[in-house]
Amino acid sequence: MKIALGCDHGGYNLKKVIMEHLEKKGIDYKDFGCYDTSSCDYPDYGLSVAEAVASGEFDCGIIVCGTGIGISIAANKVPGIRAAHVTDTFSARATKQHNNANIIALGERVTGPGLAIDIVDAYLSASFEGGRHQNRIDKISEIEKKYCK
Ligand SMILES: O=C(CO)[C@H](O)[C@H](O)[C@H](O)COP(=O)(O)O
Repeated sequence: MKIALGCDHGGYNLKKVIMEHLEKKGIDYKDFGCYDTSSCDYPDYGLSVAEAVASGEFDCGIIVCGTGIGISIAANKVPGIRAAHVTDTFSARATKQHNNANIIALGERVTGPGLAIDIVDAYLSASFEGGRHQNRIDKISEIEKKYCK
């Protein structure tokens, strides 16, 4: 499994915690920045990770900003991306099982490091269930095709 990681300055410290966790678990990742806590713009990093995941080179992405909201909005503008902003383990698991989310977004100013790690583990260990959920994802793709030309 190969994961694309990204953040803005508001998510930099939580991204570091997540990277350390992935290293301990032996999970491969690439960090698309930012690389310090200097003020920067979350759309730049949401875009880099979303494009990396949409290209098929990465299995999924994890993005972090202050709330997780801005960076997920940006990532979701890239066709083929289903970025889920998550603050609890139930949703982290369900968004893989039901939405086949290919990115999760976390907020460093909202979610503490312990819960964030549990959220990452819940997401990474879950599997897409297909069936009726695939039909719904297909409908999301149809919306994308209608408006992203
Ligand atoms: O985009 C956000 C909110 O959805 C992120 O939390 C950003 O990290 C935040 O807006 C950055 O705010 P700052 O005052 O520039 O640190």
